Amino acid sequence: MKDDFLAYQAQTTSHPLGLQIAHAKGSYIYDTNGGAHLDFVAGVSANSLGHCHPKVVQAIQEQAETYLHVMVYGEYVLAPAVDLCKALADHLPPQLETTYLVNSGTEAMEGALKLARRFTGRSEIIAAHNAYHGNTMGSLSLMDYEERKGPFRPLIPDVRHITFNKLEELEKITVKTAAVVLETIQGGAGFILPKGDYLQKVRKKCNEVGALLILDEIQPGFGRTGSLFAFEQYHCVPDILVMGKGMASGLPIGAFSASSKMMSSLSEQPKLGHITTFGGNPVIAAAALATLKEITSGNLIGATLTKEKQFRKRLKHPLINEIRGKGLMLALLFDNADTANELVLRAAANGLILFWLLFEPRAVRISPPLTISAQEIDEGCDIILQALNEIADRVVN
Ligand SMILES: Cc1ncc(COP(=O)(O)O)c(C=O)c1O
Repeated sequence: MKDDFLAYQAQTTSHPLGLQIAHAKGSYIYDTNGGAHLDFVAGVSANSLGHCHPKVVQAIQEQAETYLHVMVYGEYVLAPAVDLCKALADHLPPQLETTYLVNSGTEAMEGALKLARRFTGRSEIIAAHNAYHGNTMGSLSLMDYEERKGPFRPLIPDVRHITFNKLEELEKITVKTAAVVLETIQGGAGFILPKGDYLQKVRKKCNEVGALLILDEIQPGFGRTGSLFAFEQYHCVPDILVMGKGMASGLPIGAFSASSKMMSSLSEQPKLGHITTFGGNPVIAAAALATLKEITSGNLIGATLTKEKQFRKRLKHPLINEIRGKGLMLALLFDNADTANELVLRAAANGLILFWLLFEPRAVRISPPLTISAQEIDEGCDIILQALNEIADRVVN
């Protein structure tokens, strides 16, 4: 039975790294053989405060001893969820004052899509080529990779695509458009930043035609790129903000925020326009609140830019063509996928966890916990440079 299960797990990823995890703390994951692995991936940006951050663990423990789950369709006031939503509102612009808590990023995107349709009465959604918004039917419909979508058709209709950063294509946004959905910084596509005032131009076009702008900050959100949310740096406030991943430092959560006027359209007749049993779960909300307080109280957010500089300074190697991204959402770009693959595997063998990007096979992701130290960055960079030297030697010989 155990072996069958392991075989099944391995089948679900094309690159099983084969680690059996014993425990994890801070920036390290420990295997069952006692090996320590420096984590430059942070559960694909989910462990924002590293593994088992004491404040997060304490919040979970305290809430777990108080109550776990009661009723959640608005019957009772659940303080952890209310406190979390209030704290988020304190950090968000007034247009995003109301937050709906769900269980994952893709579920938050589903809620955002439903909200956009309900509020505008329109059905067309415009998404970007190479975008990733999750794997449930609505989120999958936004993707433009036929090989990934085809087997699951029919998906939701009226989805059209634009190329991220191409101003000419904004004319596809019309009075038929319910919403434009973009990642503020494209993740799976290779950590592509918005150019110049691109997002502001999208915002303007949406305003002109009455379409909503949904920004997916599931990856860059919660302090990873030098501000609590990346949209702040691009001076473009969305109508609906979609969050997840790093929000609860490693526990399953998602959320979408909008104005209370817009959000209330979800509870117009017929009522219960969007419901979830576990969304707003007290234990997870307590972990998210502890995470938000920790991220926003010290200098963790500002430090991401100092840490980015350290990575850029250290990671100079002839095989690295480019370092893309911002803060602690960085991607190393190589000439080919073989180099990227080999780097991930060689680094893993030497105690450093790196990972691939979904739609850019030539890239390797670096998205460590925000709490990573300068010494840990140096340690990981040494392993990367050593692995790249070995790869370069092998190629030459
Ligand atoms: C930008 C973006 N949107 C949505 C998702 C989906 O989130 P989840 O896996 O929590 O459903 C992800 C996950 O990788 C993501 O990176």
